[in-house]
Amino acid sequence: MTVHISAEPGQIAETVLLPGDPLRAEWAAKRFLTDPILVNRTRGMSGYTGTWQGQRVTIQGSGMGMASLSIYVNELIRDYGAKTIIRIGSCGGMQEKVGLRDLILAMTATSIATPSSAIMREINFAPSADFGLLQAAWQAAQQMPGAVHVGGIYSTDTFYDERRDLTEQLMRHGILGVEMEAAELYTLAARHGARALAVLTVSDHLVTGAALPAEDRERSFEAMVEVALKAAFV
Ligand SMILES: O=P(O)(O)O[C@H]1O[C@H](CO)[C@@H](O)[C@H]1O
Ligand SMILES: O=c1cc[nH]c(=O)[nH]1
Repeated sequence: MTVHISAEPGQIAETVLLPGDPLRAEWAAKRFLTDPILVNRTRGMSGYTGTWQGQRVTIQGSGMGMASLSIYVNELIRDYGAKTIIRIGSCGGMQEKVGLRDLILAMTATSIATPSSAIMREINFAPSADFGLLQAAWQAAQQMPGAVHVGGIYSTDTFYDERRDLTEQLMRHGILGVEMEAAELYTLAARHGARALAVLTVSDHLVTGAALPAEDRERSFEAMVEVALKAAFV
């Protein structure tokens, strides 16, 4: 047990899928895992462990934002021995070519700052995905009907953004989408020698204003989960 995860030693798999939303963790575990067992309920941040095609997998909520994700990822890696962590999250589209429900595989995650910025001091670290996971996810996504995009995303602390000028610069530089966790996930994985990737589904769009309803954000992300699972076990 850790401060934020009540699982017993051995109850967390080496491969963890990490949605921000704990209800998505529950939905994905029940939809994709065989014999999922609830291993964490501390603070309502559900975590389930089961098997997928015979492989042990944990699906654990991370909460919203890099500060919350940092707590879960530190405990998952340092206390439970997680080795592969794949974020399965929603994001806002930032390019016209990116449509609602499209997948984005985040090759890099730009941010203003992460919880790790304090230890980086003057270094502007470039958080990036594990190449093997990225390549495997790309190959898995080729078998899916929807569109998939690979490139840079933006990890922000503010869902309600007041800096339209920054958003415009990021769009101008080809950033595909915005979410709130991947930059810290990639930084922690680099620090601790784990593999990480963010597989994202576009839930709304900063250019067109289109948006999926909340229920879809929770339940309609099958492709993202399938790609993450296939990438983890190539
Ligand atoms: O759908 P999840 O994984 O929560 O991800 C996105 O949704 C939340 C904001 O609504 C943030 O956590 C953002 O990163
Ligand atoms: O963090 C997020 C998630 C979805 N859409 C956004 O605009 N931001």
